[in-house]
Formats: sequence, C-alpha cells, structure tokens
Amino acid sequence: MSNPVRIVDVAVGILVKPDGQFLLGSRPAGKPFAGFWEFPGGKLEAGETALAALARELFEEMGITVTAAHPWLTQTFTYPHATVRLHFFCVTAWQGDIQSREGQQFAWQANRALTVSPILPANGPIMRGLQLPATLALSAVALLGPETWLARLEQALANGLRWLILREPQLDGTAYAALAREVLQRVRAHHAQVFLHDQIDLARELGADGVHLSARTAATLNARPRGLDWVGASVHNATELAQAQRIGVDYAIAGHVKETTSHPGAAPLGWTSFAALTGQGWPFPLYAIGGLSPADVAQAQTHGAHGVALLSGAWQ
Ligand SMILES: Nc1nc2c([nH]c(=O)n2[C@@H]2O[C@H](COP(=O)(O)OP(=O)(O)OP(=O)(O)O)[C@@H](O)[C@H]2O)c(=O)[nH]1
Ligand SMILES: [Mg+2]
Repeated sequence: MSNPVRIVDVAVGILVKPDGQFLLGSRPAGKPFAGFWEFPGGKLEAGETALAALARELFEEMGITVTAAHPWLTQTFTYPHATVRLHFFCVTAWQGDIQSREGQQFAWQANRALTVSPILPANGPIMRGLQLPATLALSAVALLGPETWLARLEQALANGLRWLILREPQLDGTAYAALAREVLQRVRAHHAQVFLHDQIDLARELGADGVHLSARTAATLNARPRGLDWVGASVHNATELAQAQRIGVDYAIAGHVKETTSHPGAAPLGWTSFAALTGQGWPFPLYAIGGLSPADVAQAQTHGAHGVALLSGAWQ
C-alpha cells in the first residue's frame, strides 16, 4: 500500500531591518542539513496556525517576541527526508535581543552579497523574491503624454524608483519599440530595471530586464519565456494565479483592489478578496494594484502582498 505524501507545514520568519538586511541562522548540529543556513522557524504543531507557530518558534529558537509580521509567500519543496510546505513571513518588528538558544549562529545579510553558505536548497527562489522592491511603477504615457511622463520618470528615478513596467497598449509596435529604447537608456543610468509589457521578443532584443505578461498572454504560454532575468504576470483570480505558477513567474500583480479610473465600471476586488487570493499560498510574491499609492504599502502587506504596483500613483 502506498502512503499519501505527507506534507510538513513549516512557519519561517524573514527578519528584515529597515535597510533591507535580513537574518539567516545556521542549522544546529543533529538536524537534517546541519550547518546549512536558513531563516529561523519550525514545524507547525497540531491545530496551530502558521502565524502562531512563527511566534512560538522564534521565541523558542531565538528568544524574541514577534510584534509585526505579514505573510509573504508559500513554497513547497521535496527533500529526501520530507516534503515541506514553507509559510514565509516578513517579520518587521520584534521585542527582545536575538539569542542563540539552540547553538546556532546568526548573520545579517544583504541581498546579492551573501557572506554565508550553503543556504538550504528550498530557499533559492526566496533570495530572488527578496530582491523585489516594495513598489513597482507602470508607465503613464497614455495618461500624461510622452513629454510630461518622461519628465516625471526622471523625477521618480531621482527619488529612488527601481522597477518600471512599460505598458502602453495604445502605441503601435514601432512607437512602442522607440519608447522602450529611450526609456531603457534613461533608466539604465539610474541602475533601475525595466520590464516590457507582453513583448517577449523585443525584451530579449533590447536586453530589457524582463517581461511583464498580461493575463491574456500568460494564458497562451506553456512555459516561462527563456532568456529573460525576470518574468511577471498580471492576474485577477485564482485560475490566472495557477497559470502564472505553472509557467514559473517571479512575481504577479493582482487586482484591481480599489476603484480606478483606468478600469471604470469593473468591480474592484477589495482588500478582503485580495487577502483571500494571497492566502491560498502562492510560491511567488504578489503585488496589489488598482487605485493605490505608495502610502498603501503597509496595508497591502498586511493582506499578504509583497507591495503595490502603481500607475497614476507613481507619477504624482
Ligand atoms: N526553519 C527553516 N526551515 C526550512 C527553511 N527552508 C527549508 O527548506 N526548511 C525545512 O523546513 C523543515 C522544518 O524546519 P526545522 O527543522 O527548523 O523545524 P523545527 O524547528 O520544528 O525543528 P525540530 O523538528 O527539530 O523541533 C526542515 O525540513 C527544513 O529543511 C528555512 O529557511 N527555515
Ligand atoms: Mg527550526
């Protein structure tokens, strides 16, 4: 008789400092993968929620009391010894000094400059997800006209804009390609990243950082487009999220959350339905979109988002 696969639920905490550094700990001797680096956390007990397990484990392992944490993403990974479902949380505030209660070492790490290794095998996509900024901007040529928007773009770059999706469905192929060339040149000077919208071949040709897929285009793909660093998708429901997962996106944008002038008449999801979607546990970070501003980041995160995607809100 074959046993059904038993899934071990694990709550994992990514302690993040305001400067973006996060904490890794070394796995104590005697456990599987001893000496590997991981985020603190451990298995859920019977009847326990992931958030309660997180608080208990972080207190047991490091003596801190979690005071602010939001769900981030969920990864399922099969090891030789077990299949684990890792419920990752971003922990942004805690009380107490971090103590090594299990003989583990701790190290604050900066993304893309890890000084410790090896990391637990399941955690690769996590490191990538941690590179994503809290706000993504969508271009607004249609809204503001090319000159005003390019001027606002310069301003936003000077103010720290890092990721831009160039989405201008009103432009024909030639005009879009010309804009993409211009924007890539400007944005590069600021070490920000540009994603082209639905234009996979053009993104490769121009060396853009990635492609952002409409839900409609994502639905036509069987696999992640090759040769691009980043692939994201827009989604509106669980079916589209499942398709995004199938093709292996790095992030998704879900909405729209509030009423927005760009989708007049379409009923907004609202935060409750948004949280129900994120709560299904997707293996990539999710951004909320639709009538949002940078001030909505914290609220989006309490509803399971990584951050917010902004259209008009990015250019004010
Ligand atoms: N804590 C933690 N566990 C992870 C991470 N990534 C990952 O694959 N795991 C896996 O999750 C599983 C459970 O984690 P754990 O060993 O910390 O569980 P625990 O604290 O309850 O330990 P215990 O059973 O000895 O009491 C292990 O199979 C571990 O390999 C991670 O970043 N942090
Ligand atoms: Mg543990």
